[in-house]
Amino acid sequence: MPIQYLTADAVRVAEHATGDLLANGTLMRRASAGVARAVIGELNRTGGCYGRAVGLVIGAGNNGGDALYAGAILARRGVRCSAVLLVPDRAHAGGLAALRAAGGRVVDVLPVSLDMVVDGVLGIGGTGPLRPAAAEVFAQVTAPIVAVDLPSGIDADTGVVNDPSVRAAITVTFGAYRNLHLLAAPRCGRIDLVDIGLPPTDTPDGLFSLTDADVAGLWPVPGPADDKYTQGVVGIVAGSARYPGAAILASGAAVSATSGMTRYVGSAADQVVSHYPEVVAANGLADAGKVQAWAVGPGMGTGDEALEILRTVLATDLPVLVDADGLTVLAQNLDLVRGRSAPTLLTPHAGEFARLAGTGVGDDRLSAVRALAAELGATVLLKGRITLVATPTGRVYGNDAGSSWAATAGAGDVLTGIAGSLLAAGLEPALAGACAARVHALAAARAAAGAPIGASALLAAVRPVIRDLRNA
Ligand SMILES: NC(=O)C1=CN([C@@H]2O[C@H](COP(=O)(O)OP(=O)(O)OC[C@H]3O[C@@H](n4cnc5c(N)ncnc54)[C@H](O)[C@@H]3O)[C@@H](O)[C@H]2O)[C@@H](O)CC1
Ligand SMILES: [K+]
Repeated sequence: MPIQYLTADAVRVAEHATGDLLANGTLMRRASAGVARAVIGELNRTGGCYGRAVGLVIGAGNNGGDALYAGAILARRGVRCSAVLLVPDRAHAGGLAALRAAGGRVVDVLPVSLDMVVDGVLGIGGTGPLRPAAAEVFAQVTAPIVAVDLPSGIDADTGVVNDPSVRAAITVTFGAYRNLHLLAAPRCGRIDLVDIGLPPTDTPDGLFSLTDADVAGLWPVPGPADDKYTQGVVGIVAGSARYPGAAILASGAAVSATSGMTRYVGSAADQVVSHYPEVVAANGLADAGKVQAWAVGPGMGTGDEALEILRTVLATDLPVLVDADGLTVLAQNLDLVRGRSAPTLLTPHAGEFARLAGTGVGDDRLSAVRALAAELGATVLLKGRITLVATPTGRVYGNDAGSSWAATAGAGDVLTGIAGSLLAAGLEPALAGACAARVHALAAARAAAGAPIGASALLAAVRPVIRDLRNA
């Protein structure tokens, strides 16, 4: 099942639906127990709880309440808890009383030597960066930070990382992940999801991520009745005789990602076939043969010939993926995609995105990719460390690559080949893009294993990654 990420409003709706559990403080008690559990786990891992020192940084709302109640649990375990109240008269009264009753103390300045710090400044009620007083406190912190709900200063809905904001080693969240846990994953550290008894939320046009099991389950493999045609033939249009690399990488990725058949169209046919003899190549669209999807664009040039090819493939009723040079051409001819009813997947990086949208991606990548997908009536895959794939209705799949090893020349061509072959196999564009992004990221990390890679190494890791996912 895909993991769902909620907006702050959706979280509040779910909390209110619990009625008494919210009103009588049960939710907060469960949340704070989860925070305390994470801190205790870390303290035990590094020598035990008794006599250790934990700092609490407390804001004006319920986020601070969670932290104060967690501090009370820790204090009862013999942890020395010191709390800085950023807005003393608005600190959560019940939480403060509990902390004091358990032996925790309120201080003006955190002790210098601390084993851990709990960030209870801002949760889903926060907006903008840390204010100066909070920033000053965190500037002195060297101990690992456990963030309550989210690292303060990061926007819950957009994941925008304001400056200054907290960088957490562990983030403990409650009932459901929030958007930022995916969009700003590198700032959250390990994320612990604590069950506090929220009802399930159903927002089809929300933000999701696929699990490895989802990807394995969706990956097309030949069934007993399949032959080389029935699994979906992808047609790759890429590269040129002068620049064959993109053609070779995209075709090779298509060959690796699914069984069946890969066709290639373009002037690098000889080079492609010499690398991958199984590819059926043609020089032009007219003699390409039948395909179930087209993947068009890497290294194809941006001249009249490229425009003619785009016009032809986008006029078919087949699924089409457009990437790289194809996107640059498309940006001048957006009507070619606006009028389409067949599935369309556009795979821009930030620069190509700006060409298509007429404006840069900006900090709020989620809103930007949704807006472009809606405007063009196409699925848009925005590349990056966190790849976002948005449908025209606003459903978004995100994938955190977990590393940036895929930031290498030619890696995009590999993504095109993988996603194109999944489209040909019949996956809807958003799932084709999301599955491809995940396998691509895993292949990059596996190939790199700590050392730089080129796209050929990434491509070579695609099959082992798919095999491991399917065998897990
Ligand atoms: N409602 C509940 O019973 C529950 C709430 N929970 C916790 O409560 C949090 C939400 O609590 P709140 O709605 O009180 O909001 P927060 O605690 O996130 O924020 C509190 C207040 O801080 C102020 N503020 C906003 N931005 C600021 C900034 N940049 N600098 C300084 N102050 C700023 C605002 O006045 C805001 O209302 C969740 O994130 C979660 O940690 C959990 O305990 C689960 C149950
Ligand atoms: K926080």
